[in-house]
Amino acid sequence: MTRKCGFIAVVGAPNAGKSTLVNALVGQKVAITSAKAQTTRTRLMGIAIEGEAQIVLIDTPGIFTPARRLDRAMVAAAWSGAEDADAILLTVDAKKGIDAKVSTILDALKDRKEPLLLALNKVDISKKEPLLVLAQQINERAPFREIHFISAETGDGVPELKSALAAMLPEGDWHYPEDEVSDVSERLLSAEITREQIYRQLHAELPYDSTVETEKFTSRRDGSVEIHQQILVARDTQRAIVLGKGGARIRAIGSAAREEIGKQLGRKCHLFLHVKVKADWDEDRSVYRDMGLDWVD
Ligand SMILES: Nc1nc2c(ncn2[C@@H]2O[C@H](COP(=O)(O)OP(=O)(O)OP(=O)(O)O)[C@@H](O)[C@H]2O)c(=O)[nH]1
Repeated sequence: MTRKCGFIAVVGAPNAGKSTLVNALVGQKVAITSAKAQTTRTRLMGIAIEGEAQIVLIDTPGIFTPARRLDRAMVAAAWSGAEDADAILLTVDAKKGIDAKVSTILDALKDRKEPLLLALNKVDISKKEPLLVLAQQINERAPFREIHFISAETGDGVPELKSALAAMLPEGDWHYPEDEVSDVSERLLSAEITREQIYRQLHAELPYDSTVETEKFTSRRDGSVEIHQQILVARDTQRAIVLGKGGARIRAIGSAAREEIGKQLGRKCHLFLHVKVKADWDEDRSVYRDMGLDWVD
């Protein structure tokens, strides 16, 4: 059988259940469900396999209700994350229906060229009849190719959605080797967790000017994992901020990230962090690969 591979951009209002759905599609916990910094970077959420198809699920962050012109421009920039996607999957909390946030997203979706899929989520806590009305109302706002009624929490409707996503992908080689799928996810997830800690602990001082690169990711015989990550910053002053007084900040970042990575991977984690100044890190191909991004010439 011919192999297929492609990208699905997962969009939706906060709390719609995007991360829960990605975890259900992938079949393991890969997406970070906690609050995340608003950044226009495309983020790999997870890789799902359906028969011969490899479904790469990507996050399209930065979708919020834009009031000012500047905010609207930011939202437009965030949408560029979906530019290379083979399809866009909108997740809507069926219990909430079309609120202001969903309405904004629908306006942004209606003229897009990619095929649209709708997942009406949380059917386990929604009444049946209003669901059909809601599906119809949403479809009047943007042309959805398919509508799926699902519960990301119970798994209801998820297998059907998964095969619908697979059917939309183009033929082609897999982007990630089969046996490395979970490793790739774990590598990326671990780097994301550290990046999240950097944002969380240094938010005001280090806005989006850093990235985390994985240098080494190996399993030890005792089942634990050893991870070496490099935090790349653009300037010396930023390096000093990440390190903190006497290295206090980097230790705090490391210990919080280590705990979270251990919890997410379900095994003990040995985490080693290095901070490196690299003025042009955003021009480096390997950094992009490490963030799960495609290099764009
Ligand atoms: N009852 C029910 N709850 C769900 C379902 N899917 C997600 N939830 C809950 O809804 C909440 C939000 O889910 P998330 O997956 O974190 O939502 P998200 O869209 O990724 O949220 P952000 O990260 O804020 O964008 C969590 O408390 C989930 O447990 C579902 O199908 N049924």
